[in-house]
Amino acid sequence: MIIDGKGLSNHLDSSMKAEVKALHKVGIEPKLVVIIVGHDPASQIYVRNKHRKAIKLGITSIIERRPEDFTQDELLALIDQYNRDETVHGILVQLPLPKQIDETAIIRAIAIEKDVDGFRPENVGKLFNNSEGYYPVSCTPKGIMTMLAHYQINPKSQHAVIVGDSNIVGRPMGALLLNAGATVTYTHILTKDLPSFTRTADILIVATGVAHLVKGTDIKPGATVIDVGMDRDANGKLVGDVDFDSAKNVAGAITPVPGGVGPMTITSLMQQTLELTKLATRKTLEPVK
Ligand SMILES: NC(=O)C1=CN([C@@H]2O[C@H](COP(=O)(O)OP(=O)(O)OC[C@H]3O[C@@H](n4cnc5c(N)ncnc54)[C@H](OP(=O)(O)O)[C@@H]3O)[C@@H](O)[C@H]2O)C=CC1
Ligand SMILES: Nc1nc(=O)c2c([nH]1)NC[C@@H]1CN(c3ccc(C(=O)N[C@@H](CCC(=O)O)C(=O)O)cc3)C=[N+]21
Ligand SMILES: [Mg+2]
Repeated sequence: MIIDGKGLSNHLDSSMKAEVKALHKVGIEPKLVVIIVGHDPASQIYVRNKHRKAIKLGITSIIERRPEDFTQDELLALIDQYNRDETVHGILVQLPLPKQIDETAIIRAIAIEKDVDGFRPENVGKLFNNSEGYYPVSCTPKGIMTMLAHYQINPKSQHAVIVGDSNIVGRPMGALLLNAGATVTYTHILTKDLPSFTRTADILIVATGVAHLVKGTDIKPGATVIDVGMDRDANGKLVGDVDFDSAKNVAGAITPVPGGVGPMTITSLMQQTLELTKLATRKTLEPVK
């Protein structure tokens, strides 16, 4: 089975559209600001596609593009401007950032109520504590959970193996799966004999940025394979971290690239923009007594 992330993402648009419409009716305009410094290729795809989706849903999206040599102080000033802007509900700074900028300092500069990526340590901490209540969570892992739920792939008591340990994908993905009752194995660059781990996965998540790292022979027959990678092959074609052609015959369910995880990341971003908008405007939304 091919998991159709793009189709699911489009399917989820109608309820979000209705929600945006209802907010507009009471004078609330959900607004997201995306800041992109430099020219990371995966970020370029993301910025283009999420702007399109925002327009489709009626969410106001502002894109701030800055050159590769933009300084940390300039970026902090730009974030501060939007932290103070009450018409803005979400701020997303594209990662990775150029080397002169300290990512940790930038993430911490985003106002907590506008942390639409869920990257601030307070939100990451809540995720790892499996805290109750609403808090934003990294969009890619969140979108993957939505996709698994929709396809009735329940992680409970399953062995989930995560390949890649980034703060954006691998680590929060493991936490979400653990919170959902999976047995989670994290693997990373220092892991010895990676295939010996991937072959034991009921649910395999691959997020490394290494084109075609995982082949069909590295997968347990029937497993669910989630490919996060946005890589280029030798011909410049967009491919994933999984060799789709050999993997699709072994996996029980698999996400394609493109058309799998990417669109669901964008859906999560739009959902979280709406959640943060509602939290920020709660008083306006309460019925007058
Ligand atoms: N579709 C989507 O929505 C999204 C796609 N992406 C794409 O997913 C990929 C991963 O992104 P991201 O997690 O942000 O990337 P990062 O580069 O931040 O993290 C990748 C991680 O994988 C590790 N790694 C690299 N090679 C191996 C290996 N051979 N075995 C095990 N671990 C390895 C890296 O280790 P080390 O740090 O030592 O290099 C690193 O920790 C990229 O292609 C990116 O473009 C990312 C986010 C969203
Ligand atoms: N702060 C931050 N948060 C992120 O979540 C983040 C980031 N920085 N930096 C870059 C990565 C990458 N990323 C993608 C999301 C969607 C697609 C996407 O739309 N993919 C389509 C591509 C289709 C096409 O080719 O247009 C698909 O897979 O079908 C791609 C990449 C989010 N990331
Ligand atoms: Mg790294």
